Amino acid sequence: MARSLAWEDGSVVAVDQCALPHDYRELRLRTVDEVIDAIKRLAIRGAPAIGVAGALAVAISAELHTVDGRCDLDAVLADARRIADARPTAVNLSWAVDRVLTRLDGGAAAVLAEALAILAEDEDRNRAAAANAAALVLRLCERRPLRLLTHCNTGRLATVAWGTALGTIRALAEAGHVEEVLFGETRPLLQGARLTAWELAEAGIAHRLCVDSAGPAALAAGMVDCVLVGADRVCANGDVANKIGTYSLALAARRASVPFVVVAPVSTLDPTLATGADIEIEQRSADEVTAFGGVAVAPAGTAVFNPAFDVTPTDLITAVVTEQGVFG
Ligand SMILES: CSC[C@@H](O)[C@@H](O)C(=O)COP(=O)(O)O
Repeated sequence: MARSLAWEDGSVVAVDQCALPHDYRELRLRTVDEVIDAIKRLAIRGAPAIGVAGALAVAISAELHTVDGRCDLDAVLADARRIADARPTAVNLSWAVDRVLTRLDGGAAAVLAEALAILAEDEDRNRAAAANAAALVLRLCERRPLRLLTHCNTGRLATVAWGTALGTIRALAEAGHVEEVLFGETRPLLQGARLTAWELAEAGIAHRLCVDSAGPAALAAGMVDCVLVGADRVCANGDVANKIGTYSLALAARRASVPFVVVAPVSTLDPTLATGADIEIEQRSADEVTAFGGVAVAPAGTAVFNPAFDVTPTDLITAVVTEQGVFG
């Protein structure tokens, strides 16, 4: 299927997620700073996608800092730190950077080979996780066809191809099991309205957009058979960081006795953090909330709380599903 990220002629080629849904265009990023900028402004976003882009950026750095066959390791390590820090919550970014750094002794070519391996693995891992999750959903839910609720964008745009939670929805839809997908707009940056709506239309899957606060209401009204979301980090105890708004859906799903399933590749698991309390939650700028499409929607100077993610405690999660199986 179409790929959202690629490596061509020494450049990271990525679908520009800031331009959708109005414009489908690709970015060509040739420098470390261009990749960092694309990750920070969410032109490349979604945990697996920023991991792949970060790994390729380290390869760009290793090539740049190699002169007469000798690689300046300190310079590459400094770039790698800046890349890993571009967004702190999704562990896939630091995981991918650390993975390619293990090949630094082999020189720039070895670093690039490792980054390309991460790129190449992504679709198969997503498809395997999605197949595991789809089988679980069919076991958990009796009603056919299914009415599914998702949040943010976890599809091909958030990965290299296929997607995680949205990949599960693709798998279920291909098998003829999906009646409708409901999804929240995902304020403030509208990954649901802009990206998930675009992907579901592209895939020909029936869908309806709602404001974020309508998701819990839909669950309470019996409109949803299963909630499927992705993850940015899964802690050792099973707590999950994901896009802000995930926690309220999990609470509402529990109240309505609806399964709440998290789908993510193994690279999203972080056994080094005991619980969600240890996760660094990215705080983003106030103007994402005080303005909408460049038009102010709050009085100038209004103080803002704008966390990009929240933490859903493990006891609200029916299962975390990866390419290696079902946990929970
Ligand atoms: C397969 S993507 C999983 C998560 O990264 C996704 O649910 C999410 O929270 C994305 O947040 P974003 O801030 O858009 O990068």
